[in-house]
Amino acid sequence: MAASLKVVTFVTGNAKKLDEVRRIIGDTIPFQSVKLDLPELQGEPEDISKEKARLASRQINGPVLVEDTCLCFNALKGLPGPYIKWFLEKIGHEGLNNLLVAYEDKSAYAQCVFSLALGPDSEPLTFVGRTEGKIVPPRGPPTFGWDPIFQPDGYTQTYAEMPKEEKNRISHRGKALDKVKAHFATNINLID
Ligand SMILES: O=P(O)(O)OP(=O)(O)OP(=O)(O)OC[C@H]1O[C@@H](n2cnc3c(O)ncnc32)[C@H](O)[C@@H]1O
Ligand SMILES: [Mg+2]
Repeated sequence: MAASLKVVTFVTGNAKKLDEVRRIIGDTIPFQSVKLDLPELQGEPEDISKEKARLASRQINGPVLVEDTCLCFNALKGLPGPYIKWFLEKIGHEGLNNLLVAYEDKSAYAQCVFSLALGPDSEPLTFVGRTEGKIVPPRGPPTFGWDPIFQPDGYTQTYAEMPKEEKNRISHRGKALDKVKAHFATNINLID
């Protein structure tokens, strides 16, 4: 049975994320945002994202969308993964490159897991988007997280060097949101 909702609240403490989500969603989903600092949880990416949605939905007391982002180095078996925020804060772009000096394999993937919780008591649904690439010395404006050190496969530019529209078209976030949009188009009744 299709669920009905008026508006979904995207909950994040990260203004850059919000900006990308807003641009990618456009007017396809009735959307508002709330800035909340949700806890940094541990575990598997999908479980972290679902738990974030449960916590956010309890606070908002309504339908929420959240996402958790990972940057996974293949040589390090997927680490830093969901812990990238702390790694980035503590050791920066150079330190992240240095983690891979002992390895020939610089490949990595960026992953976003969105979770949609229709209410505090409903089981969140997840939508995963992944973009493969490699870790490189920083290039481009350091405006958003690890964008300067991630070069997607098939491109000579890092995420930071690309026009925003191009990043959003091929990014982990763009791919996950394509799935969210498809879910809304087929499973959600929008009410006024
Ligand atoms: O409130 P939330 O939504 O959790 O926002 P956050 O900033 O804490 O975000 P995460 O927990 O998902 O941690 C992901 C880290 O990766 C960074 N990040 C997320 N998406 C990114 C992207 O597309 N490009 C570069 N850095 C990104 C972000 O700034 C964080 O440092
Ligand atoms: Mg976070």
